[in-house]
Amino acid sequence: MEHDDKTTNINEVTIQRKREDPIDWKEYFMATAFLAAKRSKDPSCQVGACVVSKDNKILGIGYNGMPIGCSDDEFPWGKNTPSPLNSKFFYVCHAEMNAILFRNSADVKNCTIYVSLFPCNECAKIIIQSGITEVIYISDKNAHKDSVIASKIMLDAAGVKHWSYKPKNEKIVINFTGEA
Ligand SMILES: Nc1ccn([C@H]2C[C@H](O)[C@@H](COP(=O)(O)O)O2)c(=O)n1
Ligand SMILES: [Zn+2]
Repeated sequence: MEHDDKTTNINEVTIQRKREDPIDWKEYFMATAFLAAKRSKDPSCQVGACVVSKDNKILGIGYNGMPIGCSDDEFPWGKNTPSPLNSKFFYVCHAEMNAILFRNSADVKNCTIYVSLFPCNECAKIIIQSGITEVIYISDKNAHKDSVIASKIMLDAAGVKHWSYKPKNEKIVINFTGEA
């Protein structure tokens, strides 16, 4: 009986084997965080986060945006304005906060959070208090900022692991026609 690299022979029956090149779990969860970031209305920085359990279930997804009831069209998206009341910073909810608050499970203890950008100090507190024990991130572009230095001090003190994910693929293309 002939067989090729896609089929195999068991008990004289030819069966098709599985695909060998699907994206792996980490790529999948990080890509989910990046996809969520695409929902952000922030003109200068879009961040996404995805909370995942030890058994690879997605428990929460979030992106940075205005709080419920605070209109995206009325609240400010600028920065460096004369009054901080006219900048986004007092108002915007960070991706990590939204992913944790809007989780679909009571408990996120011992979970991992995938984030496109390293969490700030405020999000580090929420991560720690929620029981998440691992942060996997792509960008650490704000590493020089006190908010990120404080974040790392707290995550380290609380024993929350954090490490930078180096994607295998620079891009994952989604084709809505369903063709590979
Ligand atoms: N880990 C992070 C870091 C930042 N954000 C949000 C908060 C703002 O909407 C934006 C940062 O704005 P920038 O100072 O770069 O103009 O990103 C977040 O959700 N999670
Ligand atoms: Zn934050």
